[in-house]
Amino acid sequence: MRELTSPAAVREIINAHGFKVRKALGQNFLMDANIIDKIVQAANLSEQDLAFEIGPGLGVLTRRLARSAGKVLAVEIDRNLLPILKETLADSAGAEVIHGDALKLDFDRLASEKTGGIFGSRARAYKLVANLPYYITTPLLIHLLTGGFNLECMVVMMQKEVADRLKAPPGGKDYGSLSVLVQYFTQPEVVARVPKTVFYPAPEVESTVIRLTRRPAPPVALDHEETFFKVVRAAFGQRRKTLLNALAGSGLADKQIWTEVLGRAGLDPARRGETLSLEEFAQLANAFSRWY
Ligand SMILES: C[S@@+](CC[C@H](N)C(=O)[O-])C[C@H]1O[C@@H](n2cnc3c(N)ncnc32)[C@H](O)[C@@H]1O
Repeated sequence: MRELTSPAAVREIINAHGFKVRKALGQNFLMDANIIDKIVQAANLSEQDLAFEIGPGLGVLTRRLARSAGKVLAVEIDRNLLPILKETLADSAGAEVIHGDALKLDFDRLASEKTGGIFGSRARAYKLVANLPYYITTPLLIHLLTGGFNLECMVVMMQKEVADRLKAPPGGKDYGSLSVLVQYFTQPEVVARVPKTVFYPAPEVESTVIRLTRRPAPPVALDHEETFFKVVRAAFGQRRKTLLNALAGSGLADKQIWTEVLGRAGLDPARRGETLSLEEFAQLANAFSRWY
């Protein structure tokens, strides 16, 4: 099989199958062998690893993953890509395509089913490597992080602006509830910046490859994880307001209660939500769950 790392090879396979690229499914196919190598190297794969891929597309990354991991499970939503993948992955033993929606997938269950229970919940952890469909990046990250899946790391390409939010420190415009969620569960690191020109068709935005390594233990002690995320969302709900007014406007509790809770947490009610560190959000959430 010819590698799919040139515009000519990509066009040839698309035309041979009469395939129509669907923008609405975030279909921008990667053509750069160096970027693909960087993505795969960042995942540090071995024969012992199971790797999930979301959106194999034409199979360019899948083929490379199958050479490094023991098994690759590639989840693709577009039925029209299945005949192409059958052809491009014909010589990639260990790669299996699953037709489905990654947003609805129970990754632990599938990992266990496909490996006879070697991987999955309370078994071995697996990895996820993908050039993501950008239109689902945020809901997908929320699904992957809060789903309790036994994922040890993710190496994912996404829109640059979203990657900037994932690793943003407190205080800036990029810091939001997604930053807190990601930094609570993982340690994010930038692997590569990727220009528009290495995709077919070229997307409208620049991209970043980011590695999210799951933390061995939570970075802050929480009484109740769900309350923490509710409080974080409430604090960022109305960014131009003070912390007190944003919390009071969230519907979780009234202003009097939040005044008391902020006092107990030792936080100035006039601050803005986006200035709070992970530790301060933990203090706030713990004070709230103890008082209310
Ligand atoms: C940015 S392309 C990446 C394709 C390929 N991995 C590459 O790097 O060239 C995103 C892929 O995700 C697929 N996709 C979109 N939504 C999906 C979903 N909800 N679940 C699984 N795959 C999806 C698209 O059909 C497309 O193949």
